[in-house]
Amino acid sequence: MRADIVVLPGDGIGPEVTAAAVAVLREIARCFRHDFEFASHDIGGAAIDRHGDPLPAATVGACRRADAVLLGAVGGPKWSDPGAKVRPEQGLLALRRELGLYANLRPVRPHPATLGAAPIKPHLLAGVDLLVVRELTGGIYFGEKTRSVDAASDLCSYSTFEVERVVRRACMLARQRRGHLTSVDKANVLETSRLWREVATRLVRDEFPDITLEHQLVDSMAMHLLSRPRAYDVIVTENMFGDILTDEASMLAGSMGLLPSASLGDGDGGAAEGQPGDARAGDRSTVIGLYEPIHGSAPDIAGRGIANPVGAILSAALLLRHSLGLEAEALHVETAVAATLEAGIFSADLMPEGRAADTDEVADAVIERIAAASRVPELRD
Ligand SMILES: NC(=O)C1=CN([C@@H]2O[C@H](COP(=O)(O)OP(=O)(O)OC[C@H]3O[C@@H](n4cnc5c(N)ncnc54)[C@H](O)[C@@H]3O)[C@@H](O)[C@H]2O)C=CC1
Ligand SMILES: CC(C)CC(=O)C(=O)O
Ligand SMILES: [Mg+2]
Repeated sequence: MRADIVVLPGDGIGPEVTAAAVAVLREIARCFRHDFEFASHDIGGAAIDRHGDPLPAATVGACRRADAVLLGAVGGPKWSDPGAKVRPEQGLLALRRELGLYANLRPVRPHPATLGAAPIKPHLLAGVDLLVVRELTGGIYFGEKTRSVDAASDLCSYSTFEVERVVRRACMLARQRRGHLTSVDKANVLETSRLWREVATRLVRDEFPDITLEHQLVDSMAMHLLSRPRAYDVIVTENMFGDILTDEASMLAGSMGLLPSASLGDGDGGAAEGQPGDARAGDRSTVIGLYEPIHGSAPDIAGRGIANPVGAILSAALLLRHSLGLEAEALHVETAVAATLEAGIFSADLMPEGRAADTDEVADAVIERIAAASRVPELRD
């Protein structure tokens, strides 16, 4: 297969972890005889420095023409002056909106080898396998902002349409998993949450009677996520709640550096397998996807070559699956990451003491395992 992949390294550890993920994709291309072309473009602080704009038009144009987009992270202290006219994060928000990427899939599946790095008791973590579907192009991150000398406001609004499409997507994903959906809101206080709850209830009743739906308030959800994480299958929630809950959920896995994400619009691989809109059904003309680890630019460790590249590498696996329809190749990447962790090859975030592997060593270990597995004929089929 031939595919054009746009790479947006961004800021801080973004370039370090995307380089690792691209190296893994190159190995997949070599082993499976694909032709992946990579083109890097500016976003975030790097784009402000070069173009005075966190999302140059050339970057948007390249993303629109690409088969998929791989992103590192944006932001950092250099661009964080509260009085700054433009901020790196605006570039990422605008790109998600421009590409219509309303569903952000954040799978959380702690690996047995990294349970020791998590601050939660291991017996609570065994068997955890959840998927957070975060609404990504609405809510308070996109509402009108006002600011005077001594007051400020951020508007949070959601339309029925915005809630329906992301809950529908979450239901389709739940159907391919254990059929359980938890919708998270703050309906005891917020009007947007009351709309969210109403729409989710109606949609599941009318379109997905096979899905078990429960509602959970976001504050107690934050607690239950740590005390009984195994109870959850698919969790769907609005933009800011999903942002916060998934950083919290990274502690189930052991590090912020471990979790990947896929941001999808309509017409991508989120449909049921083999149905129109499923990338695996060959319907690639409308596939849109942006893949990034859930973490930020980690300025505290940037430039030292020690960032954990696993979240970015697993994001590349999601890219293979959702945008390119290459399920076997995606599984190869995921299996190689699991084998690397099983071999105890940990970056410093997972191993505060002793000799940790650096970013490149983790990536090389994954690449070696992909190469070894792809030499076994039956695994190639
Ligand atoms: N998608 C994006 O581009 C995001 C950007 N940001 C931006 O990143 C900047 C820093 O934000 P923070 O709140 O510090 O969050 P962060 O996610 O960058 O870092 C939080 C903590 O996790 C650690 N960490 C994160 N990724 C890691 C990795 N791959 N390996 C090892 N350790 C890792 C960091 O060293 C830090 O101690 C801000 O400018 C923020 O706006 C934050 C979140 C998402
Ligand atoms: C715009 C980003 C900085 C928001 C964020 O933290 C995320 O998407 O995880
Ligand atoms: Mg975040």
